[in-house]
Amino acid sequence: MAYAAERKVAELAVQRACRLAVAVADSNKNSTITKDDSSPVTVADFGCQATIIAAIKNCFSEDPVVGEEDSDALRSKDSLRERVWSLVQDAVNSGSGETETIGELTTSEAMLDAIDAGNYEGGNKGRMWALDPIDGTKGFIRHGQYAVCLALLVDSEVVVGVIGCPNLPVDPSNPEGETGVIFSAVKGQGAFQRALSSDVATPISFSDVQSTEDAVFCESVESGHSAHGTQSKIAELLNISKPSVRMDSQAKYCSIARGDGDIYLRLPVSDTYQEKIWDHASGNLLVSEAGGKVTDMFGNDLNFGVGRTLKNNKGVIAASNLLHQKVIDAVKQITSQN
Ligand SMILES: Nc1ncnc2c1ncn2[C@@H]1O[C@H](COP(=O)(O)O)[C@@H](OP(=O)(O)O)[C@H]1O
Ligand SMILES: [Mg+2]
Ligand SMILES: [Mg+2]
Ligand SMILES: [Mg+2]
Repeated sequence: MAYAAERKVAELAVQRACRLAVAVADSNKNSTITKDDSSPVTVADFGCQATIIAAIKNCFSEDPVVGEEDSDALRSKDSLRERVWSLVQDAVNSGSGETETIGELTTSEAMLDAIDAGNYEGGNKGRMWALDPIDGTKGFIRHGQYAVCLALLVDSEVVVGVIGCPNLPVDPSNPEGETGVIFSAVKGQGAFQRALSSDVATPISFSDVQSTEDAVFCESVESGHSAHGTQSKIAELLNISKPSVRMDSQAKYCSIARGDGDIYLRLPVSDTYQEKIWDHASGNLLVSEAGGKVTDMFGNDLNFGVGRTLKNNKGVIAASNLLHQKVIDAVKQITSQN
């Protein structure tokens, strides 16, 4: 099967990173710092980026990586670096059998170099990985939803997408039951989920909701990340009566891809913000392999080949193939009134 090795490595790397994130969440010591753009980053974001890039470099040494974080804060603060290094060692040592495939990290200097190897500028030629070590950092901090997201792109097309969601229920019909799910998709091979605790993956697909009236609408928790006011007008126009589900991270893509919701809307709140490729690459493939469609707010495909951002696109709309055009039409109608 095409990309079997890449999928295996991506799943093992994401699984190891999920253990690290869960350890940080359980310790209640997030050690959050604020980046230049005022967004938060935690020791878990750094640790996950280090472990995942080290795995990629061990297995596919030539592949470039577009990763969200850099190591500047760790290089200038010894205590922060030591904390992340200890988390990375614990995550590596607590795995069973992973090291044979994805290797390990031997020094804290190697850890810093791995984080900084995520500095690729992107582009539309050849292979590259897009990595969001913790997507939904704000959700992670408040013990809500977050996701560890890794995608392989070839000539700017996503061919492998893996998303680990430690706080998502394995069975959506039993929200109080076991949590921790890993989603994966390979281009042309379908979309799957399995419990983080299990080796058995099952296929997932969109719900067969035929009409927007019966649809469930997903959006960000953060009102600064998408335009809640405009989105509620669109929901009204589509006769959606169920309350919208607000959730941090690419767990939204995962939820709709397994029929737990139906429509993900992310309309821009500012004219200047450019969506980042690592916030959408994995979810994009998961949705299309599960029977759905992702475009920008105008119905154009997302262009992952123009750098670290989706600078040629505005907003994101994801829905089943059946509902997608109806959502595009409603977005057009409402946004042309504004
Ligand atoms: N003004 C803005 N508009 C849209 N997305 C934004 C934004 N500011 C930050 N983000 C992105 O929103 C992501 C979280 O999305 P969501 O709201 O769906 O959970 C963040 O990912 P990180 O948490 O990885 O930084 C960040 O990249
Ligand atoms: Mg961030
Ligand atoms: Mg993100
Ligand atoms: Mg992130």
